[in-house]
Amino acid sequence: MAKQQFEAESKRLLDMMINSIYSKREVFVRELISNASDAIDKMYYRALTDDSITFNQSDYYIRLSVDKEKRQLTLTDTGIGMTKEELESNLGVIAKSGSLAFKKENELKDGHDIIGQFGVGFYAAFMVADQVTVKSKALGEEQAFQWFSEGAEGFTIELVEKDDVGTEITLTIKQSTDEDDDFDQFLDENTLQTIVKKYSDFIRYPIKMEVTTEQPKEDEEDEFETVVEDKTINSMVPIWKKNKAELTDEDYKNFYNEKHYGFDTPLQHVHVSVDGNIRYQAILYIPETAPYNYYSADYEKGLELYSNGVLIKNKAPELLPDYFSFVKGLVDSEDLSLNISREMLQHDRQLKLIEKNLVKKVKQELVKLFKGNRESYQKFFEAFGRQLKYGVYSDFGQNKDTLKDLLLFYSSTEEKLVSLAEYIERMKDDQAFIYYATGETNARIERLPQTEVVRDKGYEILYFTDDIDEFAIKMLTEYDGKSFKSVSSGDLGFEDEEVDQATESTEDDKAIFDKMKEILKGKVSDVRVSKRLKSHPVCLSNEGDISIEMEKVLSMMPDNQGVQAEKVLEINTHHDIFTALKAVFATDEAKVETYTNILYNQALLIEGLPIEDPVSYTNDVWAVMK
Ligand SMILES: Nc1ncnc2c1ncn2[C@@H]1O[C@H](COP(=O)(O)OP(=O)(O)OP(=O)(O)O)[C@@H](O)[C@H]1O
Repeated sequence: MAKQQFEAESKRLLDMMINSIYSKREVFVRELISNASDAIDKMYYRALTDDSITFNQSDYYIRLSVDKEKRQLTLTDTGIGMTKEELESNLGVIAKSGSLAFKKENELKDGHDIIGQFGVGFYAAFMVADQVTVKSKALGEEQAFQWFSEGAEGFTIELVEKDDVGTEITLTIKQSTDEDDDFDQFLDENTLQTIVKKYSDFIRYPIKMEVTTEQPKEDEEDEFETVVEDKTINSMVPIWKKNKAELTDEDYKNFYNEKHYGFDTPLQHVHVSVDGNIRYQAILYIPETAPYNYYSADYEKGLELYSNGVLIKNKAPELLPDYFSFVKGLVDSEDLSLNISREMLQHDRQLKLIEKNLVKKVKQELVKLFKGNRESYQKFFEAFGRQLKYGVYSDFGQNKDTLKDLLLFYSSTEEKLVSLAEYIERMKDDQAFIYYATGETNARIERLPQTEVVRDKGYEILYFTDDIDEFAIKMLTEYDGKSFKSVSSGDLGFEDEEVDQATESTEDDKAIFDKMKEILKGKVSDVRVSKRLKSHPVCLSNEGDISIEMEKVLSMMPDNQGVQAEKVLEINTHHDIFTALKAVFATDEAKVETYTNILYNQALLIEGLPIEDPVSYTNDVWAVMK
């Protein structure tokens, strides 16, 4: 029989599995049971929605059986099965989701990383077995097929006899080499029971196993007999239907991993049980790290949706607004119809109600996390804060009130992320605005000349380093009655007599500014004396609604419409450079143009804006150096 090759990616992963030194090899049981349970879910759903299929609750189960002599562990399920083509494509190709492709070549060396990050499903079997046989008969098919593989060399598929629909996976367990490589444990009933209890207790179908025990003989004291019992080894009650008081953090964490919601440790979970107009239970998780594709169009938000314990949708996006798209988990409602179609789902009033309530719950959890464990909240915010800021900005700001208390920004005085409420609390008595500065990094903002005078007043400045920050704040307009003000805005919003006197322009100064304005026509709307500069000779400020930072962001958009900020070139009249400028203005008017262009270009550079003509700029600099 011809051997078929695995796809290249799959082969590499398989190699890793075979040679795995992953300490938690036992998770292969969880992976196979989870696949079996998914397959039964599909079958169950079909039986409930298709009258031609009769079903019995007792028809659905997963069975583990052990043959110690042959070193075989077999996992049987009564799920929907796989056709020949499905065996070939589902088990011959891995990482359809692209998760593996995402991992760079060099990151693939360590199997632990892959298992830890993505889980590897079916392939985990190769961590403990050197032969894997999958016999399967798909629903509606006459024939059954067998997939067989001894590892990375490839696999074969052939026709076999199998009466019932479903799948049977047989693992020939590796020989134990030493104590550290104890594979025999996976043929031990007690160990298997412990593993199932640990990872798969909440699977809703019975996981059966014949369990051998020594029991006292009836009527005969001190004598024992071997009894083989067919036992269901999981409790079968889905975790969300259990009483919260009975569950530990560990249970919720295991469930998160079992469900593959993520391979991190969730920062927070919430278990909701509502008995109102619409009854439902939900378990929601706030992850610690963003999935690799979170900020891309590939990411699909949504919660699992169950109708009274039956999975009807893997990802129901209508249960989560975009700004909370990082939330993982499930909703189960006995009031939802099983036959709910996609279109209906979108318009379902019941789902809207659930969504509204979940938003409230998630917000409460986040506030609780912020107040109770700032470090964790900060981790959360570093991963998902950008999404919250998008949330403030999008939909014409209609969700800003829900989100404004969840925002954090880096503070110049506290040197850490702070909330807006904290900023307000610290505001000086004479301070009317919430000041912010924009730039690429905190370090660059720190050095911006425009921040000098605000800093000198002792006012705290929030640093905006995300593209979305200023857009979000413009949408928010105010917090607790205080408006936001950029340190680069034309009017800084405070009077300072000393500064005013010191920066009064003389008639001579005005003549220089007029000349400079003429030279920079079309580039700046004004040239004027600066009230904010201390140690720097020049800077740009802006007037109007579009800031310089916003201009930068907008210019990178695909549909860039050339929107420009109204820029003002500010001159520090106490600086030596201005004295030099005055001198050439009096003696060598031609040089004024060179000086002006240099100063303008330097102001652009400080802002992180491109210079229009770098060659003529460098020529200008060389000219004055000569
Ligand atoms: N017992 C089974 N019955 C029916 N189909 C199965 C069974 N086991 C695996 N499959 C099919 O093989 C596919 C691949 O399984 P695998 O465990 O590798 O990945 P997955 O379950 O899709 O992803 P993940 O395990 O990362 O959630 C499954 O999606 C499913 O279609």
